[in-house]
Amino acid sequence: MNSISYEAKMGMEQREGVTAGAARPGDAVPAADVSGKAEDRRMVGDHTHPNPVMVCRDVTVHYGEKRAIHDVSLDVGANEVIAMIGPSGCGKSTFLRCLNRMNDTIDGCRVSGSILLDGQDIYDRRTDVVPLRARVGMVFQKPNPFPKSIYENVAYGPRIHGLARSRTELDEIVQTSLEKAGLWGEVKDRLDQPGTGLSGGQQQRLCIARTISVSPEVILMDEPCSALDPIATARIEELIDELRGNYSIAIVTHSMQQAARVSQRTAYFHLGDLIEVGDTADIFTNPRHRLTEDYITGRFG
Ligand SMILES: Nc1ncnc2c1ncn2[C@@H]1O[C@H](COP(=O)(O)OP(=O)(O)OP(=O)(O)O)[C@@H](O)[C@H]1O
Repeated sequence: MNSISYEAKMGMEQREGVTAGAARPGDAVPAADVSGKAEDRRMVGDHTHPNPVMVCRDVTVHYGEKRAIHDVSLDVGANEVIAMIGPSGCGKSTFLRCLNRMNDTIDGCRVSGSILLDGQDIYDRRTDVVPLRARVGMVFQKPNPFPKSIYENVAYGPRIHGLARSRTELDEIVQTSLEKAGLWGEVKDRLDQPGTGLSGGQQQRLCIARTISVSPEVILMDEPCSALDPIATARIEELIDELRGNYSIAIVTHSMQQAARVSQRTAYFHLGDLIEVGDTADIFTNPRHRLTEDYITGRFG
């Protein structure tokens, strides 16, 4: 581990940089039943990525006395879409929110472990969360445009981060961001109209344009399609695939079909533990853990 963990900085116990008990590449599958599926709570699969943008190790989150996630280690790779799936309450959103310190806004929430972005500890005391949240942007379940014009929704971030030296440069950023979000053609003649006047799917693409406008490296998506109809969902899924060319994307979804369609890797969470991580096709066709199999076959969750 090439940085001091946040937990260590907090004067707590320093631990190894790899999840205790986590299987490493090539490890035998732990305690298995007759079908060969792992059954205990140790993680199976490879949590690392050969070209990581974010490296998370031993991430544990408490809300007050309640532990929501436990010793989660996972990389987010360059130009990949990684999906996080699991039953309600398993800690997917909690983990996602750790990646841009969104949990800092929740009273009583404590995060330990280490999370590096391009090798830098995002929980370092010197880290300013405003630029961090531009580098690791977030798209929420419910589209949440500002009560401002379409133009201003996208221009706001570049303006406060000082990314444009002139109105012409700002116009260019707004146009490019709307183009990348697949919305330019639909809104270019009404940029001065309220963002809240767009359809739900358009509003979500506007929120994606807003995220893109400050040049993030990673985009976090927390059930971005759950409020959308199937056509708007399909449009966002196409967009996620296009965006992968320029960004890393971590998506929480309740839809296994969506995870299978949009992601290259999938991480399965259960009761706060990361149980299995691997290539999406393998997870859905040949899960190695009994809990993963039970979830994807609909036996619970
Ligand atoms: N702000 C909070 N305060 C206290 N407990 C919380 C808070 N947010 C989440 N939790 C608890 O932490 C655990 C993990 O919640 P989280 O929302 O991360 O799960 P999830 O897998 O994303 O669930 P869902 O699929 O229902 O959104 C749950 O037991 C939840 O009740």
